[in-house]
This record gives sequence, C-alpha cells and structure tokens, in this order.
Amino acid sequence: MSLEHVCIIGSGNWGSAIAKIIGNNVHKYPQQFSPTVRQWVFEEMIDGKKLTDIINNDHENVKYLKGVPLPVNVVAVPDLVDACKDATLVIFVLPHQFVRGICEKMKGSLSPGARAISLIKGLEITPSGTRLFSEEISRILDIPCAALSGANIADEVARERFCESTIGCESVEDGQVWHRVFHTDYFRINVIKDYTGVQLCGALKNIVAVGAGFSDGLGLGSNTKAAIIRLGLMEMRKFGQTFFGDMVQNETFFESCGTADLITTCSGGRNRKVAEAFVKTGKPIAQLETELLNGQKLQGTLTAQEVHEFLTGKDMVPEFPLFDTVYRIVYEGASPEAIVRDV
Ligand SMILES: NC(=O)c1ccc[n+]([C@@H]2O[C@H](COP(=O)([O-])OP(=O)(O)OC[C@H]3O[C@@H](n4cnc5c(N)ncnc54)[C@H](O)[C@@H]3O)[C@@H](O)[C@H]2O)c1
Ligand SMILES: O=P(O)(O)OC[C@H](O)CO
Repeated sequence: MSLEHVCIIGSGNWGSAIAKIIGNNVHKYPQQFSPTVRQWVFEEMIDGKKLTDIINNDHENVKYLKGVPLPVNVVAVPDLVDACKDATLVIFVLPHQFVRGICEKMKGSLSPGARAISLIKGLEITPSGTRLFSEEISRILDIPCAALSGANIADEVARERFCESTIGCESVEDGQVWHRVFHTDYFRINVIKDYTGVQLCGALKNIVAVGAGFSDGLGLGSNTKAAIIRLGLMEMRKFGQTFFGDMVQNETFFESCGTADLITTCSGGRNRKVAEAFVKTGKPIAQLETELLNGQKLQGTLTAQEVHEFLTGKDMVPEFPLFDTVYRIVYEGASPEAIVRDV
C-alpha cells in the first residue's frame, strides 16, 4: 500500500491545534501515513522573522497558538503549490472568506485519488443558492470532500482537554481514514454520513454565538442565553430542512457538531466575546476583531450577512427572526435589546 501524504491548508488558531493532533497521529500508523505533514502557512513577519521559519525552528505558532509545542514532523511551507504538491489527504482549515481563492490556486497540484476534508465553519453563498464548503472544494478540485465540526474551541483542544467532534463522510472507507487522522483519547471522533448537517451546524451556530454575545453584553444572564441557544437551534434546523431537505438528519443536531457546539461557542467562543464587547463599548465589529483577536478572524457576523442576503433573495427573512435580528444589530444599527424583543 502506498503511503498517504497529509497536507494541512491553513495555520490559524484551529489549524495549529489540529496540526498538533495530526502530526502525532501519523506516527501511530507508519504503514499508512508518510511521517511528514506539510502545512501551508499564510506568511507573515513576527518581530522581524518569518512565521514559517519560527514554526520550523521553534515548533510553535507564536501568533495563533502561543505556548503549545507543535510536533517536529509538521513542516510549515509558505508556498501553497509546494505545500500541497502530491498530497493525497488535504485538510482545509481556513477562515471561510479565503477558501475559494485558495482552492483555485491549488488546481492541478494534488495527487490523483486525493481526498479532502473541510474543517471550515461557514457557508458559500452564491446568487443561485448556498453551497457547503465540502461541495465547493469538490467542485473546484474535483476530489471527494468530507467535513469535520464539533464543540472544539482550539485552545482547549490544543491543551488536550477532553472533547468530541463529528466527521461527516459519505464513504465508509474514507471515514475510517479520517478517523485515524484525527481521533485521539482526548479528541473523540464520531463518523456519520450526514456531511451536510455537520457543516450547516458549524456555520449557522456562529450567528447564534453573536446573539449570545449580545445577551452577555446586556448582562441578561443564563436563562436568556439558554433561550437564544434554543431559538437558534430551531432556526438552524429549519434552515436545513427548508433548503437541504432530507440531506440533513435530525440526529445530527445531537452530535458534537450540533447542540454541543452551540453550547461551547455561546460560552467560550470568539464570536460571543466580540459581540459582548460590541454592546459594552459601542465600537465597530471590525475594530474589535483587530483589537481582541490578534489576527484571528470572526466568522459569525460575516455569515449573518451572507445568510441574510440569501434569505432576502428567497423572500424568507421574517421566518428566521434570530438570524435577522443579529444581522440588523450588526449591520443596520438596531438596538442590542432587539435580541430579546424581536426574536
Ligand atoms: N479557532 C477555533 O477555536 C475554531 C474551532 C473550530 C473550527 N474553527 C473554524 O476553523 C476555520 C479556521 O479558523 P482558525 O481559527 O484556524 O483561523 P483564525 O481565525 O485563527 O484565522 C487566521 C488565519 O487566517 C490566515 N489569513 C489571514 N489573511 C489571509 C488571507 N488573505 N488568505 C489566506 N489566509 C489568511 C492567517 O494567516 C491565519 O492563519 C474557521 O472556519 C473557524 O470557524 C475554528
Ligand atoms: O471562537 P468561535 O466563536 O469561532 O468558535 C470556535 C469553535 O467553532 C467552537 O467549536
């Protein structure tokens, strides 16, 4: 059997945490995986040094995952084509706004028979509809693509605190390969077929997290936040049923990618944190993203805008009052109190 060559596309907070897991896991199956894991890193200078040099020399991503040693077999590569050349297993872990451009540049570089998995939490909204990132990656690169999503705040995973995650994969064989790539004692993977539900949950929960942050900013307490989580879950499910029909399974909402991720993201996530600060300081979201996240990217506000655009096109905005209210607070100057008044 020829060895699988693993490549990670992305090196932010989650990309770095997952690189630690993958770098260690490939050693567990030396007959299946090549020992070197290449990671494409969006190059930037940190105190006069290239981030890729820092990762390769010091084995730490000092900007996006400070204080966590990375396995020495994870090799940072600044050139995208060099990074993915001849890869057979490609892991996409990027903020969703960058995915399409990156995929276009990767065309023709992968090994025949390559497979991908998307760890991206977001949706591609086009004039003709919504597309999952697994579908977008498959379409551009002409390879199958699974999805991984769960209640997984990167810093906690990187510090090996126990959690679960869900892989959605149609092929049983590929599902087993991905399980080997990601599963550890502290990062417990369940593989299901419903890759659509896995990705919808991961994308839409970010809008709900922004709503939860508004509630925290107003100091409304636990009961209100629980109500926002419940209302958000109902809208997530309705969005899936309305636009993806039978492709989304009800049971998926009970996997780590569903309710569990909603709970964690509404408690400890970045979307929640920035939304809380938005209410407390009145500063624009973009400014808070810069001030609070040190280069990490918010996904929830952008997704709220994209989903709003899509629902407007379908004339269905009022049917998703929580999504709509989050959008109006961020983009139309509605009062944060609308998060309990209008949902
Ligand atoms: N951080 C988490 O806790 C977490 C957990 C689970 C899933 N996710 C999801 O994983 C995905 C990636 O998130 P992350 O936390 O790794 O990233 P991040 O928020 O840390 O984003 C920063 C990354 O974007 C890169 N970047 C900046 N400008 C770029 C450009 N023009 N082109 C390409 N890349 C550029 C940066 O170099 C950096 O690697 C997101 O969809 C996120 O929702 C994140
Ligand atoms: O920090 P957030 O809000 O992007 O959420 C991080 C993860 O998605 C939680 O599972």
